[in-house]
Amino acid sequence: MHARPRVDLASASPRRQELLRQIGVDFALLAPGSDEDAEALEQVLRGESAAAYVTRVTRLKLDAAVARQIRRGLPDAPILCADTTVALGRSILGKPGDADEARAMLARLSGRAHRVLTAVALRWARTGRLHTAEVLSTSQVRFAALTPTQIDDYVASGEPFGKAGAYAVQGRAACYIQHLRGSYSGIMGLPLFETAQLLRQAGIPV
Ligand SMILES: Cc1cn([C@H]2C[C@H](O)[C@@H](COP(=O)(O)OP(=O)(O)OP(=O)(O)O)O2)c(=O)[nH]c1=O
Repeated sequence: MHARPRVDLASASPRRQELLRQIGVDFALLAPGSDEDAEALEQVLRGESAAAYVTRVTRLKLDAAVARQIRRGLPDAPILCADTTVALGRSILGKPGDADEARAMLARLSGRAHRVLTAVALRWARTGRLHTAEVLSTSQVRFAALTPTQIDDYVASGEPFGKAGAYAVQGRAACYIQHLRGSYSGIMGLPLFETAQLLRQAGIPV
């Protein structure tokens, strides 16, 4: 019997770590260092669709992670990374920079449906063979109409920060989500059905 290869999870997101643990994948963290410029990586290009954006950023994250694995002298291991973005019509909502931005995002999401896109990519350079694969998960989320007090209270809870679209489905925002269609884990940041498929395709048992 072969030992299961350990996956390098190229992510600083605690949600992604928790989700990967949920499906029993053995992983090590290959999180970006403080010297790596995440903001530059996440710039939206003019006219770029949410799907093109999230896929492109995920590829950039993967490239950066491959370089990091080599730079840190780590053994060759399959690298997994992901990016999540919220799309409201043609607008892309990233992580709010401050409380005003969080309030504005939530006011826009109030009483409407939006999409949450998470792209996942895996790369594994095994002797003589380079395997790269990616997948995109798209879900739809409908928020109830929020009152200004609800928005203020939610922002004051601190939960919107560090989250695309200024909310966490797995947190208090659950009180405001009327309906969702798609992948709950994908909305949280790592679609588990699709991730398991990617891992199996690369020959990693899940
Ligand atoms: C919509 C939504 C997003 N999120 C989170 C998932 C992601 O962590 C975050 C979007 O930011 P990302 O840029 O996708 O990821 P990250 O910077 O947190 O982590 P890394 O790049 O190191 O992997 O928003 C939730 O936790 N719940 C939600 O309901």
